[in-house]
Amino acid sequence: MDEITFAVLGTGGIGRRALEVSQHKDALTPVAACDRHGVAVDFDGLDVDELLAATEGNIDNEVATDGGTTAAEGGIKQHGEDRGVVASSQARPSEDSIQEIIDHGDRIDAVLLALPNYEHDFIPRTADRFAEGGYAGVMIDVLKRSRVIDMLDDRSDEFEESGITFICGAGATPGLLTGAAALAAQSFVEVTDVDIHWGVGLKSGYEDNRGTVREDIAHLPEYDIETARDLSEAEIEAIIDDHDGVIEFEDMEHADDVLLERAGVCDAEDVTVGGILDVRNDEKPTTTTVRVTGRTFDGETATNTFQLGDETSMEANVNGPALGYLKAGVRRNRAGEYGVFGPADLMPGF
Ligand SMILES: NC(=O)c1ccc[n+]([C@@H]2O[C@H](COP(=O)([O-])OP(=O)(O)OC[C@H]3O[C@@H](n4cnc5c(N)ncnc54)[C@H](O)[C@@H]3O)[C@@H](O)[C@H]2O)c1
Repeated sequence: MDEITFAVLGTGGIGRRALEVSQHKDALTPVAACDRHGVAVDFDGLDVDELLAATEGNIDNEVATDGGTTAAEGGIKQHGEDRGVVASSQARPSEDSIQEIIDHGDRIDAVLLALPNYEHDFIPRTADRFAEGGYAGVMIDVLKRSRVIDMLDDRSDEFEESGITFICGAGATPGLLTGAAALAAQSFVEVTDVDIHWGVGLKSGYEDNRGTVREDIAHLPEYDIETARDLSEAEIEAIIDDHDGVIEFEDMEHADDVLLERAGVCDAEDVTVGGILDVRNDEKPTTTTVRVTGRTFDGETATNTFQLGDETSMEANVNGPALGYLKAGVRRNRAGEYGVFGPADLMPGF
């Protein structure tokens, strides 16, 4: 495959690791990366080691999107004077780092959106900005919420006209596990039930992934993204203490459901997603498992099961698939296929 230039929007817990994992994939050259306060652009390829070293313990994950900062404090693990990507010698401060990347869009094959989801329409609005800015390439996100998929689908015509191939929900869940479910479903002529149950142990990764933990708390019945966004760090610590560091989630609004439905695998209501997050141990509290139950053409009922190795980290399971799907998206884009695709659309179909 020809070389692919790509940008990462959001160098928080996920985006930093995406840059690192890209070093292990063929033909990927990171040329731009930004967070809320800075941007680095180099078409010879970013020096990922320098950027990671400069942002180690220095992530800019202020609780904000483009709608301003919330009541909660942020800037976790700040060591130096410069917070986030501006601490890198390759970066400079920016009032609107996303616009700077849009302005270089003609030289960028793919854009990975590792942005927060504190406002449901933040990622769709960011996509609008790329389309309006004349971008024609791949955009890929790792968002979790089902309702955002519809917002992206509503933009399908706009993306097709612009020459954008948008891959949505392409992290771990949704993403890797959605694709696995679509593959496991191929044994069946009718899929009756998809059950996704994940386990994440986040002790050493906790500081870097506070953004994800906050968004996960929004999935607890007593919270939503607005209330979770406004929690102070102390309130989050108190919630974690109340759960003795182990938080269980049931019936999560994860987009695996709509992504499997739009790929014709099963009805969204037949998909359930739950999981266990342990922020005090690195060992997974449970093995991440996808169970797909269905009926075969010759009348048998069975469950196909897919499991992740317990040693694989959340960062590995989000970023490996995200970059793999990014490359699949570039193949589609170069073949002239535009619009909105989910991870299950890029697997064998029905
Ligand atoms: N699908 C999955 O399996 C999966 C797993 C984990 C995380 N996620 C998702 O990944 C996303 C990122 O998570 P994270 O832990 O890296 O969050 P984070 O808070 O650590 O990082 C977000 C980054 O976005 C940047 N940002 C925010 N607003 C911006 C703006 N207007 N312009 C430029 N940059 C901006 C921040 O500065 C920060 O660098 C979240 O939405 C999370 O839900 C998905």
